[in-house]
Amino acid sequence: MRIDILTLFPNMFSGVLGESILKKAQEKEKVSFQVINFRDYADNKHQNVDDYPYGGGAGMVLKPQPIFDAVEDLTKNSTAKPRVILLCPQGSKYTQKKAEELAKEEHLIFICGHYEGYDERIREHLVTEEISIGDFVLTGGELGAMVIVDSVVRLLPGVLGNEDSPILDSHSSGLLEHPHYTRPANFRGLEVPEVLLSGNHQLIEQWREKESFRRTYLRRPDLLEKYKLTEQQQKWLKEFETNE
Ligand SMILES: C[S@@+](CC[C@H](N)C(=O)[O-])C[C@H]1O[C@@H](n2cnc3c(N)ncnc32)[C@H](O)[C@@H]1O
Repeated sequence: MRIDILTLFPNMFSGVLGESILKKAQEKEKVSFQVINFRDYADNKHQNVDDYPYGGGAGMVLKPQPIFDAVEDLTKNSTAKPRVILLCPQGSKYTQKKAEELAKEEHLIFICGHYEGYDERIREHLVTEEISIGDFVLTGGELGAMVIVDSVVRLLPGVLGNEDSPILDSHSSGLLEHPHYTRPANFRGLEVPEVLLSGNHQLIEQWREKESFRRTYLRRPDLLEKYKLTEQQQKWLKEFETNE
């Protein structure tokens, strides 16, 4: 996968892209990153990328020219039609489903905004979609792009080791993941559930499925509204409604 990030603050990315899974994914040639300062594309003498809003009002607005030119330049030599994503608190809310969808693409371009926002023509005529990472406002789109890039790249085949499979992660199946325990079996008198020490893989699997369902019921009942319950889960639901 090829990922291009357009930003006014490229240095923000060096830590995130140079560590952990994102670093390993590049070493394994599963992904390549380019972080580009779109100020370099500004066609005016002072390399201004923003200007006052027409009609007056607070804040500066990102001009269309540098961003259009940067995206067109990156698209020119692309083997696949890139998906151009605008980071924006007004966009559709980011989810694991969207991460899975983006992980199938060959080329992603992220545009990180700053200041008051973008000239509307960027939204209307340049981008494929606008994504928000939540109902709050950040100073710029960089942290949002990092969140999306991290969650997408870890889904690319061969990026995570087998022991770290993303399939069981929270939100992948529609439920939250079950609780985990590790050694020691007794920590300050706090014991690990006995079934996990039993060596009986079938019982352990059943316990995990039930605890994953219980956790979702208790913490995120909204997720169950869209979830198609199995017969077993319907029984658990009745049990939880009576006991929890
Ligand atoms: C200060 S914000 C601008 C907010 C804008 N005035 C508004 O009310 O919609 C500057 C930039 O930060 C980024 N940003 C802020 N909040 C975000 C969010 N929740 N998700 C994704 N990007 C965000 C966007 O790139 C945005 O253009």
